[in-house]
Amino acid sequence: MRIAVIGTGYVGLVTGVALSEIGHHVTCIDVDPSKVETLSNGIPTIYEPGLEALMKKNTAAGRLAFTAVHSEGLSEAAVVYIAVGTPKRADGSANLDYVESAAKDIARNITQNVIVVIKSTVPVGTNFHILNVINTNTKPGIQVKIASNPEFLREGSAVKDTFHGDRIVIGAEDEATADILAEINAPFNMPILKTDISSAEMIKYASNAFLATKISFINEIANICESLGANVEEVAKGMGFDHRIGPDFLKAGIGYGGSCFPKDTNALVQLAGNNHHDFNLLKSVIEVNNNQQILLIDKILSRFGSLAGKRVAVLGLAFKPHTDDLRESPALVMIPKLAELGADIIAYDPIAIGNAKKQIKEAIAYTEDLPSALQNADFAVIITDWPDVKKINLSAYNQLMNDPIVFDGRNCYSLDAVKQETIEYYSIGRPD
Ligand SMILES: NC(=O)C1=CN([C@@H]2O[C@H](COP(=O)(O)OP(=O)(O)OC[C@H]3O[C@@H](n4cnc5c(N)ncnc54)[C@H](O)[C@@H]3O)[C@@H](O)[C@H]2O)C=CC1
Ligand SMILES: O=C(O)[C@H]1O[C@H](OP(=O)(O)OP(=O)(O)OC[C@H]2O[C@@H](n3ccc(=O)[nH]c3=O)[C@H](O)[C@@H]2O)[C@H](O)[C@@H](O)[C@@H]1O
Repeated sequence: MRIAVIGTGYVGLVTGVALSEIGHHVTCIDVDPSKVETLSNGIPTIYEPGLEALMKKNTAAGRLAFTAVHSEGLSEAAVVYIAVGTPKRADGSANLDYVESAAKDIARNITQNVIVVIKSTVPVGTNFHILNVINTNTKPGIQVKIASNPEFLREGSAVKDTFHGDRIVIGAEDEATADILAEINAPFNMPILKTDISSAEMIKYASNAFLATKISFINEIANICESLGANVEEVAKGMGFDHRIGPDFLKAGIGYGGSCFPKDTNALVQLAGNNHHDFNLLKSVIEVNNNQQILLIDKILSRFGSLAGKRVAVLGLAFKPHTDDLRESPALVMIPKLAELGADIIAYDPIAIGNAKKQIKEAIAYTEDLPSALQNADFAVIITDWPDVKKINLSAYNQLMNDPIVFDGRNCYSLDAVKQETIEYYSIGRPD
């Protein structure tokens, strides 16, 4: 099948590469010519384990190409995926400007019948709206079908998730369209759920909202555990044995970040509100998360009183390990607060520093070397559970820092391991 993918971000690029790997001929289109040039040279514009090798392999095999010219990328496509961003507007709702502009790009440039597949996360009703945008802007006689195919990959394991996900959801208006999409996706060998378009759109928001709820729930339990002297990890383990609850997404910490949970929970609250439903449960999930992201500041302040002149090692900037993405990372909340309180900050991250420098306004120092970050620090704050932070020999805190005081926002170490060292250690939902 000849496929075009509009947008080469985390979702579009991984989708394009994966579709080419299972044998389709894919052209990825992006409005950013510099991205297209980098991709055409075989260099991924995002960090995702396993992506570069697949990109190179399929480009060399002639199944994968990149262009900034919509007419070129769309010229022979039977199916066009839209995978552009749907960021949060000031009122919390999803900004559909990019999706609409991609729809107009399709409408103006196609000369053949196509199926347009919306992979971007969009509110219920958007697929029909976008079909209307395309139909009103395209040439007469061209038949366009629309389908919703929400994406469930996680950053940092996007390639693995695409080939080994739990399900593929296809929302279509007619069986023929659903069948074509099922056939395209058949080599992924995953359960395929065919449904109506509105339900497919809602499955995406409901899934992200539910996962965010699990995280805020366990974070609330963690905070109660702290007051009562219980250990949230033991509690989560005990809960997870119950298969109705399951062990996943019960890791307490500094709160969820990323480009999707914060934006999609807000968009669902907004969508519900627009339809006269006050989604109180989800509003609380968001509030718990906002508080959780700054929880460590209270702990730090009650330990030190003042941070003026204190040197702090911030360990991790990305919103989770194995990604260079800082969108809604707790680091973006913590660093301005620490700076405002007068701390002298050195931040460590193995791959996200390039993106961090674009988003962090405060004058702080950066390093990709973990020991250099710890050198002469008065305290350390763990924001991202990078493998090298988790695997560090705990004696390094003692050897390198002025004072081995660690505020761990990701519960990286077992309390038994910490007890073997002379470290002052504060974590989330566990006895200090
Ligand atoms: N990032 C993630 O892990 C996941 C994201 N999603 C959803 O997928 C969508 C895309 O997210 P990301 O890939 O993170 O976005 P992104 O912001 O990383 O990438 C979007 C890309 O689209 C390009 N673009 C915008 N308008 C265009 C147009 N008219 N023509 C061609 N290119 C255009 C931009 O230049 C950019 O490269 C969002 O709706 C998001 O909620 C869903 C699941 C996972
Ligand atoms: O729609 C999306 O964009 C994606 O959002 C999440 O994926 P992602 O944000 O990449 O990463 P997750 O692994 O879900 O982590 C999100 C945040 O939750 C935090 N988290 C996760 C799990 C947990 O138990 N505790 C916890 O605090 C992580 O540290 C991270 O900050 C979902 O897991 C994907 O299924 C979805 O496709």
